[in-house]
Amino acid sequence: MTTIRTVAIIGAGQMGSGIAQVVAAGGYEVKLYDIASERVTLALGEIAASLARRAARGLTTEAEGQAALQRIVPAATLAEAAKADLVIEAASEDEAVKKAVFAELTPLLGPDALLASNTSSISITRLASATDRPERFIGLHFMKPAPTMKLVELVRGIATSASTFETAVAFAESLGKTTTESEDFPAFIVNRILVPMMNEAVYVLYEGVGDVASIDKALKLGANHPMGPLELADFMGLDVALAIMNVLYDGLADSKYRPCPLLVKYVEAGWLGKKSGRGFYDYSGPTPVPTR
Ligand SMILES: CC(=O)CC(=O)SCCNC(=O)CCNC(=O)[C@H](O)C(C)(C)COP(=O)(O)OP(=O)(O)OC[C@H]1O[C@@H](n2cnc3c(N)ncnc32)[C@H](O)[C@@H]1OP(=O)(O)O
Ligand SMILES: NC(=O)C1=CN([C@@H]2O[C@H](COP(=O)(O)OP(=O)(O)OC[C@H]3O[C@@H](n4cnc5c(N)ncnc54)[C@H](OP(=O)(O)O)[C@@H]3O)[C@@H](O)[C@H]2O)C=CC1
Repeated sequence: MTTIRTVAIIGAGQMGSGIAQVVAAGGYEVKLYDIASERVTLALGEIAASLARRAARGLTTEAEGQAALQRIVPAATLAEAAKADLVIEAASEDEAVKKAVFAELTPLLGPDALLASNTSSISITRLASATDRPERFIGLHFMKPAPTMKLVELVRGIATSASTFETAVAFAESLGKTTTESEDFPAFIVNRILVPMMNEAVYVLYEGVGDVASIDKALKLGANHPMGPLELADFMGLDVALAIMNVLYDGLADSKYRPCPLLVKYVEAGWLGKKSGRGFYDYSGPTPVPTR
């Protein structure tokens, strides 16, 4: 087992910022890096606001929140971020982007550093092959919102060592999370099941079976889902949902994973969901308004 004290997070988007928050709250020193440095500044603001809300809800104290925030340091370069015991990659869901990050990062790492990817769907074995340490590489898949969701899905690549896996389990548990293990197949367990369900909801909309409000109400009240599938797709990011469908479609070569053309069109329009202000809902006002 490797002793972890300092954790670097690469990518300060929706997931990178949430993971940085959870890891800092778990008592680790955190370095946060993004290709766009202003994303790190925004993330620190979001983390501070989230920690304050959690203190107000009695989930933590203000002092604990402040201490967690102090433990997160922006990294200006990848070389700065690389000085860590564990590096968690949470950059965009694009295999070429992730492999380029790992290729640049690998020569900068200490010999014992562990690497993890928060990928939603991409082969851990293939990502590990872009590094010099496939035995010290693992899928560490947090769910959104990372501070709230209980699960971390662990994915071993073909070369991941038992020691790396044990370290990852202990690390996730030290953050108060529960782990589950998935074999390295497209989209693993959670997204293999969840994202095709969301894609089907987009087909139901596309075919005119129901409108946005009816579809979400149906699943919220009819199946006790906390969010309707279209609300959840907006929350996840429609670009992320489409990327996962494409990994399933390409990786499993089965037409049942065909991304709905309406989902493709929304992403092409830049309607990426909550993060871009418009998806299946319009977020420009105080309450989200269905768009169809
Ligand atoms: C894509 C992948 O690779 C894997 C994935 O992550 S798949 C997605 C997995 N996630 C889900 O399925 C989430 C489904 N939704 C839920 O479970 C719940 O609606 C929820 C946990 C998000 C919120 O439940 P809630 O009862 O409102 O919890 P609450 O304690 O009030 O809020 C928890 C956090 O969620 C945030 N939140 C709640 N609803 C939100 C929304 N519609 N949009 C954005 N944030 C929201 C809250 O602001 C809060 O964050 P802070 O701690 O920073 O304040
Ligand atoms: N959204 C979700 O519900 C979940 C997503 N995930 C996974 O987490 C990862 C991140 O997703 P998410 O946070 O939603 O995506 P976001 O688009 O919110 O964040 C990705 C961030 O990575 C940055 N980035 C892109 N290229 C690089 C690079 N070369 N080096 C450093 N940073 C880079 C992006 O910058 P820029 O915008 O400038 O390109 C952006 O700030 C993906 O693998 C996704 O599949 C996992 C669980 C849930």
